Amino acid sequence: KQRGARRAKNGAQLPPGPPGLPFLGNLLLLRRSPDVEALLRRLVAQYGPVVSLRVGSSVSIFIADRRIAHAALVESGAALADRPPATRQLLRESGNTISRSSYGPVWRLLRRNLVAETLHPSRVKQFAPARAWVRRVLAEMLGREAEDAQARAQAPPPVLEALRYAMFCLLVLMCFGERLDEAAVRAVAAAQQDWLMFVAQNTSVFAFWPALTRILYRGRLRKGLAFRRRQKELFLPLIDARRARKRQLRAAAPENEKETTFEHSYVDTLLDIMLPEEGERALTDDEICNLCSEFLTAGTDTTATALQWIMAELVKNQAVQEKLYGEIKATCGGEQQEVGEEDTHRMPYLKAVVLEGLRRHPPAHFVLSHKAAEDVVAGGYLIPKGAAVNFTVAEMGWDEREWGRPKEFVPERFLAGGDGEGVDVTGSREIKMMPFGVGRRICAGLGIAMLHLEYFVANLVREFEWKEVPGDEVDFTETREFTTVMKKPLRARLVRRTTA
Ligand code: HEM
Repeated sequence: KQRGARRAKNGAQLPPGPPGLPFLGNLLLLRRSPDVEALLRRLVAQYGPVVSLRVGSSVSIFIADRRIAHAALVESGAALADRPPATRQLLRESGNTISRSSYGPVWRLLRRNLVAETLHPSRVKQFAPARAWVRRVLAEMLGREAEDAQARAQAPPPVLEALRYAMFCLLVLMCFGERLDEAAVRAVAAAQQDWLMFVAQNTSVFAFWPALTRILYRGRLRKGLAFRRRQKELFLPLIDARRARKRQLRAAAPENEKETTFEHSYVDTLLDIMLPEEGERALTDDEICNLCSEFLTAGTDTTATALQWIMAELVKNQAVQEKLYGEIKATCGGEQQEVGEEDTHRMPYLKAVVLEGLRRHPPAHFVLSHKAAEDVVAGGYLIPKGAAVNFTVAEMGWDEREWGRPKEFVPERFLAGGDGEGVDVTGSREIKMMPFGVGRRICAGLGIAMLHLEYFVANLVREFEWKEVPGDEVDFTETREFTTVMKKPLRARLVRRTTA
């Protein structure tokens, strides 16, 4: 059934969706359905691949078809590249970041800065010693946990904690250019977690009529601001240290620099930015903190989640793990310290394993909400200016019309002759899977995320045999946290490989 009075000039109408109540729209339906994904599956089965939901005067549109997604995100240029105000405003204190900025010059400047200055391949190479350090830290941590478990004849702890910690160490180093000790990294991680939980749990509270809710919920706000202050207390000395170093560098190379200090950091680039506002101005400390917070969040949980899923599949599919180990041995031999970035370029099976992990278990089942900056017609439907638009990322990777046995983990599908051969994750030609989104708002960290996944998967398999814990079978049930994670976190029996 078609709803809504609006039509595009060519007659296209709003996508169909469930009937709603006057004023409330589909609010009650959404309230009754905490699992948005299951709700959407039902709606798509009933109404087709483009569905609209209404709450009050705002329209949310979900697109579940890869061709229509391509038309909306790529063929329509920048028309859907904006972000809805709800995600931009959260709280005044979380400020303007790349992911929250509306489409325009500030977003372009901030995004270009991250992509071209910190995540550019030449910079990424400079961080090779950082990756190697984190690889060692992670291997030691996992090795110690495995030995402890064996000595006590107990099940090993879940691996996710170690993976999260490792990714956090790496991102902190890239962000602040400093190799912090474990206590300092854990303090930053805890502050970050508290603040994020607060934002996630309170976004809807403070997005709605902020002037009023800030008074009604002032106790809650005070608690949240204390988390924010703690985060800033930890970030600011690290930012100031880079500022001081920059000043010294202008005079001469700093003497007696600490061994733990790196030449480049994301903060360095943020200190150089001039915003095209009020003439031109530098970023404030608050804004730098927000961008650092975004950098740490965007790159930690997503990558650790993907790593956990991939390692779980390797535990379950021993033949895949052995084939991958075979490729690692053939590429790197027994003498090399690690599988380096250069080696990963010569490892098609490793790349296939990572792609299959992202197809089968994308960490984000939806992208961040997009907003239509103008009326767009996609798949014959009108996406009206101002509508929030999202895409069923996971379902696209599981589409039976595109993928044979889509729920199975078969990396070979990405090799010659497979249904995923030559797949382009950026989706610029066509979309077959979109774990990083597609179009202007595609993940700004795609390149480094793929490198981190390939590097850590390869080195973790090179170092250990990953086996199932007897009596504790791998369970692939999902649950949604910040990302979609394993409901029963992976525990694995790790056996050090003798040839490593
Ligand atoms: C496996 C790891 C990762 C996955 C699966 C992932 C996925 C995504 C997705 C789905 C989006 C939203 C795209 C959209 O709204 O259309 C996104 C945005 C973003 N990601 Fe990632 N990401 C990963 C790692 C990273 C890393 C390592 C960084 C940076 C260090 C990063 C930085 C960003 C930023 C800045 C945005 C916002 C882009 C914008 O709004 O212009 N991500 N990512």
